[in-house]
Amino acid sequence: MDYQPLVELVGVSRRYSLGEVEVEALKPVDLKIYRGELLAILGPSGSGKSTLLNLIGGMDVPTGGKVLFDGQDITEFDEKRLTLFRRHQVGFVFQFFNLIPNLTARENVELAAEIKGEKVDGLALLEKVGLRDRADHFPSQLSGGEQQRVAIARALAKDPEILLCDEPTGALDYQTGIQVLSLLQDINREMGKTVVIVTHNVVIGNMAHRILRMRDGKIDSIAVNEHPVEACRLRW
Ligand SMILES: Nc1ncnc2c1ncn2[C@@H]1O[C@H](COP(=O)(O)OP(=O)(O)OP(=O)(O)O)[C@@H](O)[C@H]1O
Repeated sequence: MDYQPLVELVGVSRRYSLGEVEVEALKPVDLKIYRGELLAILGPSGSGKSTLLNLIGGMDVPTGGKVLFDGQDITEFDEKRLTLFRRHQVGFVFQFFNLIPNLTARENVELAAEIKGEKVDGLALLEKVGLRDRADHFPSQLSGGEQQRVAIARALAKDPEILLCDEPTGALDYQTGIQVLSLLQDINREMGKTVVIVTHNVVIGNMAHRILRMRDGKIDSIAVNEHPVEACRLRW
């Protein structure tokens, strides 16, 4: 990992208005995410983890502050440019996979690249996640862990600079969760992708280079983990 920031948040905040009520989901935060790092974002429910992740990936727009991605201020982008940014530069992995049910695993992967206007070898990507032999299966014919691996292959199809994962193991059992985390660790190490994992599970922090803890819409602490462990050694 080098210490060049890929993403930099400067005084970023997010407030939601629900009629009369204002919710301060994120109080002003400063954060740098470095190229090639694996960052874990931990914190209790409602502490602002997903809000932070969505702002990093251009899925949401802050009410204050700037988000610099590769030096460009994405908060200045209009809707069209922001869509292109998300399409080209960010890979998302969600808790419930969000695969298209009537497309096969291979089609789900290849569609992601087509939206970007490119062609990819879906089989090669499925091979990378250990699922080449399930390429012609539909999501309903795959286990949760397999669906999540297809979702990760789909995120990689865009060749993004960063992979943003919101509770990627939240819907999986322990063994399957570990497999998915190992895959994310390999992608970080072998492909050099910057990976951010939002989770409730504090144990997952042990595989990260840095551990960020959220509390009440603020960054409570950021700790460097000098000795990230192999995901396959995590126990909970
Ligand atoms: N679209 C929205 N409209 C109104 N309030 C919102 C919205 N999104 C989030 N919030 C509020 O902002 C706060 C932070 O939510 P957020 O989803 O970021 O927390 P979280 O740490 O990811 O929680 P969880 O672990 O339960 O997913 C919560 O109080 C939530 O209710």
